[in-house]
Amino acid sequence: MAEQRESIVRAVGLTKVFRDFWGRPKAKAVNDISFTIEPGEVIGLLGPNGSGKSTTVKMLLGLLYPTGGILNVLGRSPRAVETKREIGYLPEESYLYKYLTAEETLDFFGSLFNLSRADRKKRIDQLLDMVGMAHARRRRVGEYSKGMARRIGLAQAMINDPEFLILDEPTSGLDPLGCKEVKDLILTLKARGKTVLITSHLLSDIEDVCDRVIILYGGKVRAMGGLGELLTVSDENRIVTPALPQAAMNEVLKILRENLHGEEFTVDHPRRTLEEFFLDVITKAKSDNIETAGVSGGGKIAEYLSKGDEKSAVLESLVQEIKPPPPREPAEPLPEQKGETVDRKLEQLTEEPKSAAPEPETPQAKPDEKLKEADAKLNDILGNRK
Ligand SMILES: Nc1ncnc2c1ncn2[C@@H]1O[C@H](COP(=O)(O)OP(=O)(O)OP(=O)(O)O)[C@@H](O)[C@H]1O
Repeated sequence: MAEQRESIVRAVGLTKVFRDFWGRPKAKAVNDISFTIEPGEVIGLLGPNGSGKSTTVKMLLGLLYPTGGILNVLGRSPRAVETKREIGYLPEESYLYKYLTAEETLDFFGSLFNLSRADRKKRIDQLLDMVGMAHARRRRVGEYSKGMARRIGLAQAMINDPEFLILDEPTSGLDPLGCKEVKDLILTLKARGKTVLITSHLLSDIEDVCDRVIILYGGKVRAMGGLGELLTVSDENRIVTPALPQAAMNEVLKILRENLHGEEFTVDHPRRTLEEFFLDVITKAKSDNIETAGVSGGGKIAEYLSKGDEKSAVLESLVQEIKPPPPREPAEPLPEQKGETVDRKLEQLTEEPKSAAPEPETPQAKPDEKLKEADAKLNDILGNRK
């Protein structure tokens, strides 16, 4: 069926006007927008508060009726029951019944989709393992931290093996490791041919997983396109090389000065993101077997989602994937001169962990005190370890 569909979503001139008690227009929440979402793509819906994202999502879910325009979801009206069966939705706030356990919650949602008892049981086991919540399956949802509830919300959105997933702020309330797992999960779902729409205020999350973005403001589409096309600064160049010896660097600078005729340029060291650095620290701490509570790392991809191909079980290989940076040869200092910025912070950033967290000689070796302290502080800050 999916092969015959041209687009997962087709919106043409979509408009939603909210009216007041007397039927007078109160807010034009969505104003004549047109877009498509193609099968297998991950698309980000962005915009500041009040720009019309939730209203658009509610129309896609068939919860709000458009005032004007055409809206097709999975080739049908968004209000059709068949359409709803093939959509998974993670709301911004996870609306979970606090007296049910995780198992009971997923069993309830599975029964709404008429899954057999045996199928429900199998999927629940796999999903709880996948979102790292198998150990808390018999605890009431009301006792969960925000991040734990978010993980159950994600499992709930996938119980029906949906073709099209709408995830509203999927990483909200998750710690950086949880964010990384959810992003990997989204990429795995994409590799399985699922289509995913994400709304998020965390632009770095969107950038990590989305193929395309739609940016709304005042109910109108202000920008739309592939991230490569929108973000590449095509009239500038960046060359990244291993650290060059001073003589070679002087030659490069000479060539640049000759060719740029007085225009300013920048030479610096590349910088890792804080997320990469953080994940390195936690991965090292994990390899030291430091105890933690709350959620465990996500398990392997649920079998019914993975279709038997375990090679791309990204969650499973999360820890192995995050490799520490290769040891750097001591680079000769770059010459300080006009137009050349040497980013010393990078060196501090990459060199500190070497002294703060030396590689353990054996897996049982005691972790460095500083690393322990940092881990304890992070647990305090993240606040979702129970
Ligand atoms: N039920 C409603 N009745 C009247 N106006 C509404 C209603 N729902 C939304 N609006 C208005 O429509 C506009 C768009 O709201 P919407 O909730 O879609 O924005 P949003 O982009 O999702 O914002 P946020 O990021 O804060 O969730 C806002 O001006 C809002 O006040």
